[in-house]
Amino acid sequence: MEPILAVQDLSVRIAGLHILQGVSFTVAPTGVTVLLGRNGVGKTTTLRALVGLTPRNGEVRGTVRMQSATLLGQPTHRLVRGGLGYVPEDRCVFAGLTVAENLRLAERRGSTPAYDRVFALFPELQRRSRQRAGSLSGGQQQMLAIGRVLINDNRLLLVDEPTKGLAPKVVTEVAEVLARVAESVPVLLVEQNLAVVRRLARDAVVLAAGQVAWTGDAQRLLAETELTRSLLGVGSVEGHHAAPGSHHAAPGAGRKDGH
Ligand SMILES: Nc1ncnc2c1ncn2[C@@H]1O[C@H](COP(=O)(O)OP(=O)(O)OP(=O)(O)O)[C@@H](O)[C@H]1O
Repeated sequence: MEPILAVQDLSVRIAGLHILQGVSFTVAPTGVTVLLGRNGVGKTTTLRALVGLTPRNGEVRGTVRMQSATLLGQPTHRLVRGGLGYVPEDRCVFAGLTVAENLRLAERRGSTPAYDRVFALFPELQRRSRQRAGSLSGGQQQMLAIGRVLINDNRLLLVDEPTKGLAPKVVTEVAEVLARVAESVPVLLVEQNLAVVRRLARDAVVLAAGQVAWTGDAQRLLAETELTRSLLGVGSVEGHHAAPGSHHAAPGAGRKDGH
């Protein structure tokens, strides 16, 4: 299957710092690909570069293709119109506006807004359409942030740490919603919660020191306690232990570049 996204030799420099140094990976045309790595390794910087939101004092090099389109160098509004949906880490809802107004502002001119799709996924948003977004809970705001992107048709969604700071029950709800979303649109997901990664991800890309340290099957990565620990600095997911005597991913299933 042709990837939906191909990132080749992506480098980002901000304020003289080399944050990404030749990052290459692909995103499958279906399901969830998770972008992992320790804090500060450049996951958000990667998503922001893909969607044209590197700060003005930054410099981006490399090639990024979404099917036949070249992304780097294009303005964000054009990328979004071309079907690249982005749910940023800080949720970015307009606190002073109602839920309905937030959704209306997200509508893209020239395309029919998919309120049915959004309200089927998030009935809560329909019930609360007159409520000011600033008075929603963190989980509801996250649902609204995702809903704002899903009001339009997308070819690929970039979602940055959607479960950050949410209560465990809400984390599960957000994960369930993303699983349903990913049935129809491929997702590149930054996520630190490994239980969520286990629930959602098929493929994994791990960044370390501004480069790709490992790519392969996300479930195999999580099953390898030592590998997970060495790449991410954390142990295995609770209740999910590597089989006794298991080894690093078989050749071809994953790649570890000596980090
Ligand atoms: N605008 C900026 N100016 C200077 N440094 C920046 C800027 N944006 C990011 N950085 C630096 O780039 C590095 C990568 O940051 P980034 O937010 O991409 O990491 P991350 O992997 O998403 O981290 P986290 O998991 O903590 O969210 C960090 O050291 C950060 O301080």
